[in-house]
Amino acid sequence: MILTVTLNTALDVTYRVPELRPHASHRVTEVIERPGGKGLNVARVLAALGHDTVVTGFVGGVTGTVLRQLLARFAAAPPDTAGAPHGTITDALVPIAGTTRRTIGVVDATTGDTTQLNEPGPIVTTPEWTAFMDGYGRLLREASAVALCGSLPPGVPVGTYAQLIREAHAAGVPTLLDTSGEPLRRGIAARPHLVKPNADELAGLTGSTDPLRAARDARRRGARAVAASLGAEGMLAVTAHGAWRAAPPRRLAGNPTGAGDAAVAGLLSGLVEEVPWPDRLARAVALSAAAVRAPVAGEFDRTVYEEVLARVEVTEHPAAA
Ligand SMILES: O=P(O)(O)OC[C@H]1O[C@](O)(CO)[C@@H](O)[C@H]1O
Repeated sequence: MILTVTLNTALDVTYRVPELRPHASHRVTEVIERPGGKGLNVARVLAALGHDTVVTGFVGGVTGTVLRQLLARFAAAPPDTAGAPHGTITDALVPIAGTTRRTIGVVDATTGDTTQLNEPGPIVTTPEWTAFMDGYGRLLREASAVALCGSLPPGVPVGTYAQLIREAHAAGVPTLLDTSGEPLRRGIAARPHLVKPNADELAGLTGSTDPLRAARDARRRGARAVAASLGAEGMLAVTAHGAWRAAPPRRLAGNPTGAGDAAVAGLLSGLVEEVPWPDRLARAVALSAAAVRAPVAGEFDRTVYEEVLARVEVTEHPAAA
């Protein structure tokens, strides 16, 4: 199975409003709730691709209960699989006394733009952390890969992902890290197999706005491979075996929330299936584009995925880092 870690899970709420205006009062025309936080979205996409997944992290309070109920529902009947075989999603979330946060996406129906509001998340106590680490160690024994995704709840040390990466190394499990800021910087120094920053996160980490230069710098800092998302321009991968850029055939309009999570699912599935890097990157770009065409994070449009996958253009950079 593939393990995804979401320390700061979230009840994802998507509101649709006719037009989003500052200082105005809005009538919401549609409300969609999903079990969220990046690792849960990654797991839902992986399951739709046929992979068995286990999700862990923390969950608590009323929102945590709703999140778990939704997760069970989507695990039983995932959308967008259209008769395709789908993998299992096993809930190994650790209960806490605090309350799981909400993340609110407001979609402006006029422009199609999404405004995201992410709550900080609950406090995690020392006994709760110990329970998580015990479970993490056990889950690693069954995992073919682990994804460490999203922000940290308040008070959780910034070196936490580095610690989880070292544990996975000790268990012989490859790691993918998708976070930002100081947790990303510390995590990279622990030598994850792959990091998936976006261009802004890479620039924040390295000080360079040139994604190729920044990705090479991130490798020098410890990441064994870097797959950077470049928005509508696709993705860039810099690995020990070469560097590639993959671009979708056209710019797709829609809700970009969760596009990065779909890309992570594509990269992880490619890793465990040992797909060559150019095809792995093409899969990530196609899933990312197909996620933009889905109304909420954690889902993708299968027809768009197949159409884009057939037409992604992958080019190799002349010199590997
Ligand atoms: O942990 P954060 O960085 O706050 O990200 C969480 C959020 O990101 C998303 O996963 C989109 O990538 C949302 O579903 C939301 O839960």
